[in-house]
Amino acid sequence: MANSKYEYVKSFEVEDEVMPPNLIIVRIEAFNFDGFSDIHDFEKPNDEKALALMSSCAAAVLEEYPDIVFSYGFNDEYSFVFKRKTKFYQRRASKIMSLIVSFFSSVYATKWKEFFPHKEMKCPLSFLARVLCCASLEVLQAYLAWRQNECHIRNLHNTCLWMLIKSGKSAKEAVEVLQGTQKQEKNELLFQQFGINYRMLPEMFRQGSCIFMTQAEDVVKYNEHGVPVKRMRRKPMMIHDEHIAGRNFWNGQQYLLMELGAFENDIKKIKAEYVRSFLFENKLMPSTWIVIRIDGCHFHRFSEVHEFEKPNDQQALNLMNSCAVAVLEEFKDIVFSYGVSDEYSFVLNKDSKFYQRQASQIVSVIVSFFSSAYVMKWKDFFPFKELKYSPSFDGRTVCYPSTEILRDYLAWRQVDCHINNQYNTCFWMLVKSGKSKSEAQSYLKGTQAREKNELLIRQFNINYDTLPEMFRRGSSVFRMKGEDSMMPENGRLEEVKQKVIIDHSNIIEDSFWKEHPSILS
Ligand SMILES: Nc1nc2c(ncn2[C@@H]2O[C@H](COP(=O)(O)OP(=O)(O)OP(=O)(O)O)[C@@H](O)[C@H]2O)c(=O)[nH]1
Ligand SMILES: [Mg+2]
Ligand SMILES: [Mg+2]
Repeated sequence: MANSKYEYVKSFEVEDEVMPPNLIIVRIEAFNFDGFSDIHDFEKPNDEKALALMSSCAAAVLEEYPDIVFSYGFNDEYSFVFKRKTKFYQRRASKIMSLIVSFFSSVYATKWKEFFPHKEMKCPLSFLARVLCCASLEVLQAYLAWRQNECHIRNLHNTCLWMLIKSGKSAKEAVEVLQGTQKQEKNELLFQQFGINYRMLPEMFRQGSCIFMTQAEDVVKYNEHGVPVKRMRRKPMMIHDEHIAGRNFWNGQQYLLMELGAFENDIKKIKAEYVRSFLFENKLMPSTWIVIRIDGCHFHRFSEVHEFEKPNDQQALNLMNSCAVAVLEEFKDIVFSYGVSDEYSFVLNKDSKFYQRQASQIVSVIVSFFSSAYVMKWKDFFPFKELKYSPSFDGRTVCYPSTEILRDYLAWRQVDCHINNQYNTCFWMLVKSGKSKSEAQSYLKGTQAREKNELLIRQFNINYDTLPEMFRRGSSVFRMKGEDSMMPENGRLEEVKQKVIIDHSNIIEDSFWKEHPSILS
């Protein structure tokens, strides 16, 4: 379709391919899980149902993305390891990471009622995610050893902490008791004070869970004689093992040997420089506007399956807008957002210190919050339509060095909205009037905006300019300062009352920005 003069803003997008032979891991970890587990009365220190839900989501990720061959998780985190030769989305880090964290969050919200049928999910759960590159199998081995060690340390600590709290100590007292204690002392405390042999606690708590795909025989149907017809099918399998980074465990799994390779030695000590590399995070350039753009994955199919109205489904767009409102209410650093079709762009202030400007944290927390909200709000917008599968969104960050370029970015998106909507309106009117899709396509080929408008008027008596603003211009979501927001009370500046609103103005022209000078100030 036609280009616009704003399209140059695409050149600010940076490449982030993970070069071979690096192995790719994506680790996700719930954001503010303590708060979430308090709100939902999870059992402490381990809630079996919550853990089972996490594992079930991880298994869904493995089924959805065949390039992931192994995953390991405990508590509120999961790591996903890709096969050595993966070409998944050209190995683009942000794309891969955002899709996985989005899908995981969306599945979490979808499956919630399966695991907690009598408990409502009260708020979206978002996850922080990052991509880790392992230059060799040895580094991957160190990574797994590191995470499993972390699982052990945290679980031992939490088990002690919660036994102390349950026995009457305050949280502060319990922390003091445990301060500086070593593993051995914690084991003894559990045994002597509470009669608990730590080694007898469930493996899932102590060792975490591994999930990987295996070939299993499945009954697909029964033939006319009632004999089962079986097929081999990939199936996720969960196992627990004390040393997932040990040769014994790893080299015993044919599938892992084939896709990743064998571990040569057992690890005695995890190298500090490896751990440092696992913790490293890229930061975005200071004093630049940050845009996080998310886009529905395969929404062409998603909208077909859910029978969205063509070319615009009012409710589907309202749902997107409602999720954007929730995002702005949750993350105060976002000053503006603009959405059209299956995408949304969120703008962070130039001087924002949101997640220390760490790109993957910023993208993941926003895209996963959005995905979770999308699933949770679905029934509010489609009370009579079942959500047939969990949707996912990809996300990326782009930095723009000036307000002018940021505005060109937003203009680019709105011009895109206009061009697509005008084309789609004509296309679907032609199809609805009896033309085949390819006839409609060739009919519109090379036509200019004016010709399309004339076509709509002449053939269908539609004045394009009277179609709903939301379809023609997309939606902006931002905070509107309240009337009395500037009144200092008792000499102190009270928290400014701000309402998040949805608007369908022209954001290309200056007038919108003059009317709302505070947004980009
Ligand atoms: N019927 C209908 N379809 C919509 C609506 N909004 C978005 N879509 C569909 O979603 C697609 C979004 O375009 P893209 O994001 O470029 O395509 P995609 O299928 O999501 O593919 P990727 O983004 O590359 O994964 C459109 O082409 C439509 O098919 C809607 O309101 N109604
Ligand atoms: Mg899309
Ligand atoms: Mg799109």
